[in-house]
Amino acid sequence: MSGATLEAYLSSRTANGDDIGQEVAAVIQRLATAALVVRKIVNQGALGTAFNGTGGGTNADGDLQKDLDVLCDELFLSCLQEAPVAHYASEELEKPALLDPTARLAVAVDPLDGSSNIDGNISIGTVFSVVPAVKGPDTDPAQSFLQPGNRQLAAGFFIYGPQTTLVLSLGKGTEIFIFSNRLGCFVEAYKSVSIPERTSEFAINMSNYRHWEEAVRLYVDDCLAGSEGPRERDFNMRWVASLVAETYRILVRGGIFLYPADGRKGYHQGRLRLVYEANPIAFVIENAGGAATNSITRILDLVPENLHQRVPLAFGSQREVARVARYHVDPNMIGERAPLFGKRGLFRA
Ligand SMILES: O=P(O)(O)OC[C@H]1O[C@](O)(COP(=O)(O)O)[C@@H](O)[C@@H]1O
Ligand SMILES: [Mg+2]
Ligand SMILES: [Mg+2]
Repeated sequence: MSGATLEAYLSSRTANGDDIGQEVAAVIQRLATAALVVRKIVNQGALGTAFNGTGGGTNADGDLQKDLDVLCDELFLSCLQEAPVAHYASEELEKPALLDPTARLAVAVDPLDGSSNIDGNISIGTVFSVVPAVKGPDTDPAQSFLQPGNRQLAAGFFIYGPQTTLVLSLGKGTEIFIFSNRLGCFVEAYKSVSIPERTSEFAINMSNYRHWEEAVRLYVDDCLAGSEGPRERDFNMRWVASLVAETYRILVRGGIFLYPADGRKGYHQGRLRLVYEANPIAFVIENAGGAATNSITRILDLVPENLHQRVPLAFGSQREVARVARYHVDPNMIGERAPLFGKRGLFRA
């Protein structure tokens, strides 16, 4: 690896003396410090036995927490206590924590993403979103996190996988840093990642097929029909069940990810959280030339109604995300599916 270190990259991006930029840079450095502690824990082994015991409780969403989730939450919170952060919100906390009341930033974190993969030795990660803190004498810290995602100043995620990786966007472009054992720090590996506009790879949990609405089923049916169907080309499928790993793959080789709403109890707005997952992922994806929607509307324009709100999520290569929206809004995509669809230009991407 020969790219800039994370530190050098951050100082080059704040070289114009932009104060808030320097504060954001300080936050990213603290997040990186916490991530390296998580990396150590993850690398020490036997996570299933050590962290998957009976100590886990239930988080604000009612998910069963594993101990590593809670430990990561505590770690990120304590690292951010030494950063210019006023409010800290976490998937694992019911309410945001108040840190430095004089600071201008707020940070939302999914401390451990992909937690069902912990004991499977499959990539897991931490997702983060940095926003301007909303403050006032009687303002609830939660207000900081109820801003639309288009107000994010920075967002990204760490992956604890074969490589420890940081994917980061400060707004213009998305960069990928990999932890270098030799240098003992994150080093830039991919500059300004660009997601291919067109793709033939989709990611969705197919076991939920019967619970999806028709638009999603038809979209997937058409991918599965491959070269004999309306898409006239074969598609490949991936499902890691780890949002961070899935996003990374899409950043480096394109694709589309879907976690739609479905008919199961608790899944009527999908599974993923707007504040902790969809917003930061959408920020990173858009800044790499991709798109992210709730199937129809741009994620970054949604105004969160509550901290732990879930949202259907579709993101990745632009043309494919736009196509998913057409299945939801254009009756031609659903109503006029003739047996000869393969001959019709209408359905071609
Ligand atoms: O097990 P499912 O329903 O396929 O869901 C997998 C999805 O859930 C998540 O694990 C949710 O995140 P958490 O692990 O932070 O709860 C995503 O990483 C992943 O995309
Ligand atoms: Mg998650
Ligand atoms: Mg989580």
